[in-house]
Amino acid sequence: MTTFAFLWKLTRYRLILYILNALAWTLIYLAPIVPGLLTKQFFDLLSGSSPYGFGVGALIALLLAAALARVVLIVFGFITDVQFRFRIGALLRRNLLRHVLKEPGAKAIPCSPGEAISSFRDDVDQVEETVSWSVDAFAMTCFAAVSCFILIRINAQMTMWVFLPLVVVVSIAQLSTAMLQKYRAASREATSQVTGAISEMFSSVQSIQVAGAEDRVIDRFKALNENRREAMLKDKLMNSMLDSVFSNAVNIGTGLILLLAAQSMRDGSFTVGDFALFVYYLNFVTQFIQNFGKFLTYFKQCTVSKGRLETLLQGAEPTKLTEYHPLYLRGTLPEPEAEARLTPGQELDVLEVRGLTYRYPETGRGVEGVDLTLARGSFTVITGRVGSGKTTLVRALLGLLPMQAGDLRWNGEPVGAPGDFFVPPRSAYTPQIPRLYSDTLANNILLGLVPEQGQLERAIRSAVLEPDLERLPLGLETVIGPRGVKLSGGQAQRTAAARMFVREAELLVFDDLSSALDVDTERKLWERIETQRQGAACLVVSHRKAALAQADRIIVLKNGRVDASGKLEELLETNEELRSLWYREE
Ligand SMILES: Nc1ncnc2c1ncn2[C@@H]1O[C@H](COP(=O)(O)OP(=O)(O)OP(=O)(O)O)[C@@H](O)[C@H]1O
Repeated sequence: MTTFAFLWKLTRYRLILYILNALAWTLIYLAPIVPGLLTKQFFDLLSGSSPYGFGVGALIALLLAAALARVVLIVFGFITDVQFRFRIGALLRRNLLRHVLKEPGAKAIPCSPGEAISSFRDDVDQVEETVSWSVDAFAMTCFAAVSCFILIRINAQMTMWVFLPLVVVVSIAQLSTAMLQKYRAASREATSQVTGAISEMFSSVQSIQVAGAEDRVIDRFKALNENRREAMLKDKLMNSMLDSVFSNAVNIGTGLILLLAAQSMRDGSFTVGDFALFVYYLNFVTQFIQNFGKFLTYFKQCTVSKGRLETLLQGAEPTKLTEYHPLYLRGTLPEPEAEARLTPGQELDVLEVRGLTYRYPETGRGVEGVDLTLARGSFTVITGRVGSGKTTLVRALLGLLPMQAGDLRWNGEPVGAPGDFFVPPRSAYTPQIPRLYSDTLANNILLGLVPEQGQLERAIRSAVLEPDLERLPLGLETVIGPRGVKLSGGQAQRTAAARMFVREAELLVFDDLSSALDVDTERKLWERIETQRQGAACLVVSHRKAALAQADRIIVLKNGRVDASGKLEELLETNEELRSLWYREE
């Protein structure tokens, strides 16, 4: 999709608002024509060469009325502009966010969260700005055409002499804004390196002291600052030069008119009013060239921003960005979909996985051709050495990574989109590194779920979290996470487990849940899960004895493939990989 097609599709989302906006701004830009003509009359009247019968008072009143009308138009123009911009920006952000949320969870964005946030903010702003400036570019062209027509009719030669050189000078200055942008980008980069270095220094004070690296760190900081000083100086110098060209262009033009008009004014063919009109329009024509150049620059920047937004789509159709959807800006919001209850027959009977394959494009590692069967009430442990593919297997199964090959069947029925299917109440998952939010413990567990009587308490007990609750200052209402009480690794894991249990799902998937637990707590946890899971199937990634001992079936992974599967006793006899894991722990 070309940038033009992209902008046009966005514009059509709210075409009427865009047309109103374009109308308002065309009138705003055309409005100075009137005071220009009135000023001409005013001076012609004073010098006695006006063919019209207006008095001075009437002209002043008309000038005031024209100014007032322009003010009203500007207010209207800003309202339409803000309303229009906000809607297309909101549509872009909505479409992008929806796409990110639909992508497999572990690969939702192809860059760091900071970069993605900057795209959501700055790239969308850039697109808004470009569409909004297209209105100005059109309106300013209308103004330039009308004013040139009037001036040429007064004195064609003078118009050419004054405006042509001016257009050339200002256009050249405008073109050099490309250079300004280069300097601007360099100065921003240098500034971000300095701030980055400050943040690194603050976060690693201890390492710097331990390594005795104070002097070297300060030297590096000085070098970065020097770099920034140079970049900023170039940026400021270029900026000031351009400013001075633009602000002096009008003065130089006025001087040119004075020089050229002297003779014609003496013989009366060029009136004082004509002079006033030329000077008046000069200002606006200079602004027109400046702003038109700005629009062209924005258009170029918009192409870059569009490219960055498309990168976030990770290969999906670029038209996804501009699809039309309601924004719900007024009135009541639609209710979010409630977590559906499973109807009889949808409950897990058996989940069959055949030939599951996912290899990371970056390393070519992952899992290949994995088969497994999870029956109702079963307890399956996936084990293997570090890097054997255990996490990749559960993530690909749950649709958090895009499966490259394989067949999943829930009670014999093929599973279409695993990412949408393996969610509560069908399935719940505790990742290896749980993510907690700065909120109360209760909200961290519930994540918006409205629990039935006793549901939260049951989940807390299953997760063996109740002894910790007693020690937290406000119990379930204690704020935890980055801005609250910091939980230990084991407490965080059990909070995440409670979050999973409270959803009372049919399939419970644990990725190394017990890795931060002491032996006693871990034993208690498996015991409670066993008594309280009410027929749910468990799929557990672990290499710990307590989990292996509980398993009905163990799947041993080696280099991304199933090395063996079976019961603990038989595997301890037949499988070398499991034996080494089991006895190593001992
Ligand atoms: N994001 C990634 N990009 C590229 N390669 C990856 C990525 N994540 C994991 N891998 C590679 O895929 C292989 C399997 O990794 P995985 O995390 O599934 O192993 P694991 O058995 O769960 O290990 P652990 O016991 O440490 O959790 C490893 O060789 C790893 O280096």
